[in-house]
Amino acid sequence: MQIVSEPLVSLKQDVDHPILKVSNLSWSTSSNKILSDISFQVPLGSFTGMLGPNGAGKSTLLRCLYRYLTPESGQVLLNGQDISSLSNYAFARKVAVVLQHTPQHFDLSVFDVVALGLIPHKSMFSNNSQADLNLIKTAIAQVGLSDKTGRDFETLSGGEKQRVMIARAIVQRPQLLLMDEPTSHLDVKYQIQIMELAKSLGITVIASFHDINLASALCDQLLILKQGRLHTSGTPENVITETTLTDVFDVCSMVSAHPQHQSPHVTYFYGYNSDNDNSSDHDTNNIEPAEHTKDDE
Ligand SMILES: Nc1ncnc2c1ncn2[C@@H]1O[C@H](COP(=O)(O)OP(=O)(O)OP(=O)(O)O)[C@@H](O)[C@H]1O
Repeated sequence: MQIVSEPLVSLKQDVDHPILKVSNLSWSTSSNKILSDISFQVPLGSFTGMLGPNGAGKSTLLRCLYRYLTPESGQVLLNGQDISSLSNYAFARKVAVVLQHTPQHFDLSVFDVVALGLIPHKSMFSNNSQADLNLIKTAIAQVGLSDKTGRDFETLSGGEKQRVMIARAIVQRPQLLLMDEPTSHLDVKYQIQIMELAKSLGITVIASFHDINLASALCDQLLILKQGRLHTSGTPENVITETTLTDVFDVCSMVSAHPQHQSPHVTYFYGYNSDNDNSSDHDTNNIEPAEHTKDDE
């Protein structure tokens, strides 16, 4: 693993030029509205984090962005072009996806799986050039798996597989990298290093997170989803507040500045009681640490 010497890489982002513009996006199943009227923009070169409790709609929104799902209404523009108008080939040259669960790649080595990232850039049956081989080897080294280059992909641990998928995305050289909970199988060292690596690639990244502190440390902007709606968006400083955390995640917390980089850092309180556990319409003032519940007063 190449350790990033500066722990928090800051990319030059171009706020005047959104690479992605999502307008009034909604998606429903036959019986339920899952995403409602979501609009946001993603500046070129930025790292955007998607946060929200279980079932908030993060994966569904990402699925609409990588065209696994078709929005029932609304529009997704990539560089000003509606993504629905792009051919599969053109879309794969622009957008790479790393998912929470790795697909099965029977009988393929780590090298072979990473090499799949070249497919959108090559004509059928063309062989890998020396430059291609170098790109693949460099990407494998970047995710710390050089010693496993020849290993059967299926014999890797969940975290190692996840790192292979990130190497494949590096080789794909996309303009936009979409990551759905990419750190879910990673130990804490690789959670930090893989996300820092993603941030250092020089491409626009949108990633969903459950670790609010990791998202706060790394992201330029955050989208906070609740019940299929965009509850709040903005810089970590603007959106990670005790009120938002209570309102969206139903937790009691204290937000302070991280000692290293001053981004908001959340400390959670344990043993809290919520008077509205079964209510979807939470009153943020009714959540307090257990030792100070209203019943004690
Ligand atoms: N195809 C589907 N059919 C029925 N319900 C669906 C479908 N896809 C998503 N949902 C529902 O939509 C809601 C949002 O799901 P989604 O996976 O997007 O949430 P999430 O924010 O990614 O959650 P988590 O943090 O648990 O991964 C959930 O209630 C889920 O059950």
